[in-house]
Amino acid sequence: MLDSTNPLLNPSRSTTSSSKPIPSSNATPSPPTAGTSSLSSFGTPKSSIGRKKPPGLDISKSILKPTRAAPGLPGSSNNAGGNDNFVSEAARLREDIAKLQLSSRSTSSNSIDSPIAAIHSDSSSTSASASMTSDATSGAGGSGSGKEKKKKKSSKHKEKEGGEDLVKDEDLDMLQDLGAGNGGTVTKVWNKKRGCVMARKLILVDAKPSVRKQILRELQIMNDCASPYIVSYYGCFPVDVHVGIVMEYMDAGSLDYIYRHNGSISIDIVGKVAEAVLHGLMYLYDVHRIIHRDIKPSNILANTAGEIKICDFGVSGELINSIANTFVGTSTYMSPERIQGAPYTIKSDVWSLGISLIELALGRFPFSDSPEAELEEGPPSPTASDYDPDPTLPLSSQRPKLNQDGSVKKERRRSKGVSLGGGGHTMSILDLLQHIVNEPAPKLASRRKTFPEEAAVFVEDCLYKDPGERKSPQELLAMDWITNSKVTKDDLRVWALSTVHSEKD
Ligand SMILES: Nc1ncnc2c1ncn2[C@@H]1O[C@H](COP(=O)(O)OP(=O)(O)OP(=O)(O)O)[C@@H](O)[C@H]1O
Repeated sequence: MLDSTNPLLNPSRSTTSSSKPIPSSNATPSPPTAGTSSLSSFGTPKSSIGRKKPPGLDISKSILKPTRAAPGLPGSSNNAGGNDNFVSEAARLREDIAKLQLSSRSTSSNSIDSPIAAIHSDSSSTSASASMTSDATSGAGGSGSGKEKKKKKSSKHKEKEGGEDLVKDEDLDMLQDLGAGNGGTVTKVWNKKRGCVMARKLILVDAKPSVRKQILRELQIMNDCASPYIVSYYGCFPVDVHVGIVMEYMDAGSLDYIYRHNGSISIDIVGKVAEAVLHGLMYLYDVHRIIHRDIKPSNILANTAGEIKICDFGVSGELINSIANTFVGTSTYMSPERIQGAPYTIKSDVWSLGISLIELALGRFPFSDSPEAELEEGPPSPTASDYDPDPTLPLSSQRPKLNQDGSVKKERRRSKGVSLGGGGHTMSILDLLQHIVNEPAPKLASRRKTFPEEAAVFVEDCLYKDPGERKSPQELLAMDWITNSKVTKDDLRVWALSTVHSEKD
């Protein structure tokens, strides 16, 4: 039974609209000029902010109502101290962030080839942000003298660079909306100073003193990360009551965007996704002692250099929880033990990875009530099996819609996932959470596709209900599906390019 008092099952959450990213088809864009005219060189500037994600994939986007309003807005309940109080706290946060002065990273992609190398690189990285307060140091286990060293290094770095490398909001020209999630909006930007494209995420923070330190700590961790499997962060700055976080732009976009626009992802590529995510998780855990807590396709990004990286880890704790109007963390990628209120462990991330891998390979969310909506290459042939519920699905399935000639209508939209809109084929979020806890885990199986046994076993090992039985990232990386992969970086490049150039809608 689920614990009804579990805050995860009674979240305060806005019905914030959310949308999908619109990756540019330009892998190496030429410098635009500021303003609207600059948009043309980056493809059609479609605004994606208004487009909603389908319901059911994330509880936050569905039925749950906020219990608090955005600070400073009418009806705000967390402004108990009054607006003045909030303003002064926001001002303090601004000050702190300004002090933090997160240093920009190199604008080129990380060329480190292994997580081990990344770790070394990280330890030798020069971080101007180390000059911030000591409570903002990462959990990487640095000693006091280590901090001192870092401080020295950072000021040396600053001297050398003369503070020139700090990314500032005024250096950025807005190019295109990439999407909006619960945490904020993401925009593709042109960094005039550096002459390159970046992504800027704007997050509205509720700067209560109790969370300010934690926010700074998380920003620090983001800045300290250096791994080829983690999206690089270039800096942050206060923008009114927002925090602007500038990061590496991933030109193929997020994996959920890719599969929705290009169909399900080939299982061989999915294997490389698994490998990259596991390396990223291990890096975060081994080096920074943090757990991602929000692994899902929209937080896994690809680029046409053939890289796959995870993002949004640092904003998975207090920073996100402090975002006005939102409740974060309850999603349908959540592991059974988390739903039941157990603390996060790295195994919770492994569960979320397993669910995400099935989603990418099938082209639909595994708990979808509409298995026929799998986004596959080419129209499926109308066989008897098309009319049966998918064996991997616990839910009763809607029968597919037919064209006049009797063929199955190909869905080009994302699968509805768990439909929350009422009707005969819907399941409430609470039912779904109950289901995740009480029913067998989904499997990598489809009536329409055959997957390699190695892949199916790998996913099964990610999705043991008991976290004790579930494999660790290290164990998973040693499994046949990963070690026998023949997919090269070039293959990944070709694949990413094909997704950018051959969107089907
Ligand atoms: N560095 C980036 N490069 C390119 N696109 C990005 C980048 N970061 C985010 N995006 C796009 O912007 C979209 C919105 O990102 P955001 O992190 O705000 O929300 P989300 O991950 O989709 O949802 P949630 O808030 O529930 O985690 C993503 O789906 C992704 O496609």
